Amino acid sequence: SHAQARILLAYEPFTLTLHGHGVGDATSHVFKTETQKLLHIVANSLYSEKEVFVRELVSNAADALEKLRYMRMSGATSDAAGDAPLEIRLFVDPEAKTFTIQDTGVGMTEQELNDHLGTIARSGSKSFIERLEESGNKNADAREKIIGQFGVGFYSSFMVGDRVRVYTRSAQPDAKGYCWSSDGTGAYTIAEAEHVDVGTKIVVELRDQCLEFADRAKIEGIVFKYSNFVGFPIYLNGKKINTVEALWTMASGDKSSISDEQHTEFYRFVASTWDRPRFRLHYKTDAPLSINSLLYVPGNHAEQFGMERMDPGVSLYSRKVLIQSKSAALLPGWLRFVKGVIDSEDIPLNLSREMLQDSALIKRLRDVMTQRICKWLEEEARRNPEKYNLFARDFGVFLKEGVCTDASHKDAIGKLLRFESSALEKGKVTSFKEYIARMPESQAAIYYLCVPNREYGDESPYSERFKQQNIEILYLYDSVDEFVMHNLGQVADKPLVSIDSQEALKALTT
Ligand SMILES: Nc1nc(Cl)c2cnn(Cc3ccc(Br)cc3F)c2n1
Repeated sequence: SHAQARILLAYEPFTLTLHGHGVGDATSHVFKTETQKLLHIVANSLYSEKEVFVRELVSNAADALEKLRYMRMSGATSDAAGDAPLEIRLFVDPEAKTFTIQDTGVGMTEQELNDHLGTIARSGSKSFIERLEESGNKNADAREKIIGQFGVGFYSSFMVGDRVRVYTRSAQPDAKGYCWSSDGTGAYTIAEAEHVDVGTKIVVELRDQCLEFADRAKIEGIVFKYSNFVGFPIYLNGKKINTVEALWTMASGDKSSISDEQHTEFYRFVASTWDRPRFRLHYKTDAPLSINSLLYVPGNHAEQFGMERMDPGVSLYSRKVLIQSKSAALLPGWLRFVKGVIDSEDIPLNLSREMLQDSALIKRLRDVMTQRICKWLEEEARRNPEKYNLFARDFGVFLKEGVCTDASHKDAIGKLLRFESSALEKGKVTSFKEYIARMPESQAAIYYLCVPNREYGDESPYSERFKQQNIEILYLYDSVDEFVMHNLGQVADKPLVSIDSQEALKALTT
């Protein structure tokens, strides 16, 4: 009973045991006002879905493991810090209504436990928090900056927990174990604790309306969705639950250790399909922002059978943690056939869907990726024209949609188009570039004719006269082609002219 516990506590500081740790006298601390406001925002309105608290805690655990891995590699740890395996252990206990995550990472000192709150308040400075509150928490960029701070994510555990305890011991030599405890409202306590391994263990006592997070299958699903590629083994009640390598973080290029089979397996995982990719791009850059992407063009696509419009195929990660699955914000709609992953460290975690749409960072990312994909497809066309021409036949519908909807990239997309021509036999296709290379210097325009098929093209009265004057005509069979030509207007300063137009007929008479 309380009386007995009080009596026992009076005699032996370590009689109170919690979660297997002897917890000593606690000192109480009050959150600074700024911190208070920030924590209230984080615990109540910052995140679109409660389940992301799992991702936040797993990400912090992975960062802590990364730090310890680096310390061990650079010989910065004493053997006192031990050599426990670098791993993340999750435990759910429906009876106790607790969700627990433990990492064997660097852990925190008492100083860090106290400082941490301060740094958040200082970095999430007054103006930020006020601006955030004024804009009713809708200012995307301000939210991004606040969220970016390391560890803010920890406070998301108060979305689902009415009490959170943190048992932690730093990997620094002679560090003691501590127990931090709070209900996330105004204050927290810190006490020394016994039997704390190096690393951090966070025990969330779940609110009555959040007991789903004590369900094994639920947690397994959340980890699979957001944290499947975290670079450390994740165990749930003792069973390993993450499996697939974050392929995009491995070496790329010819020295790459990644086999075609691994790519195909990864492609099938991210594209949730069973075909083989036609093309693959492993693109990394640090400027204008950090990008590590692994993209695939699929073997076939659902829309070719008249199925409904495909979902976007590329997911956004930040340091191997899922930010948004199949995000429509990452690439323009016409590139929805591309499958894969874009990982950028510059994107702070827990961006909600609407924030992704209008964030300046995402707009820049989208532009860089679109340009790079156009360049990639041009390279594939040079590398293997036949294979590329099959792609242009099967995916031309997307490219043409791009010319008509993505004005800032329409010229780059124009280079990717392929058409039949009066100069080539039926079934063969050519590019604008090849057409221009064949035409005489004196020819002022690129001529085309929209017809249902090759036969109509050859028999058209218009084309007869052009062929007599040995002028090549591009034959366009798709209904959208007229709009494509109209949107392109010209290629390499040569106007695109339909041979059944007045302009073309004038050209003939001269
Ligand atoms: N797992 C893990 N490991 C490490 Cl080394 C750190 C450092 N900061 N954080 C976030 C955080 C900050 C304050 C409190 Br109280 C709890 C908390 F999880 C960490 N989480």
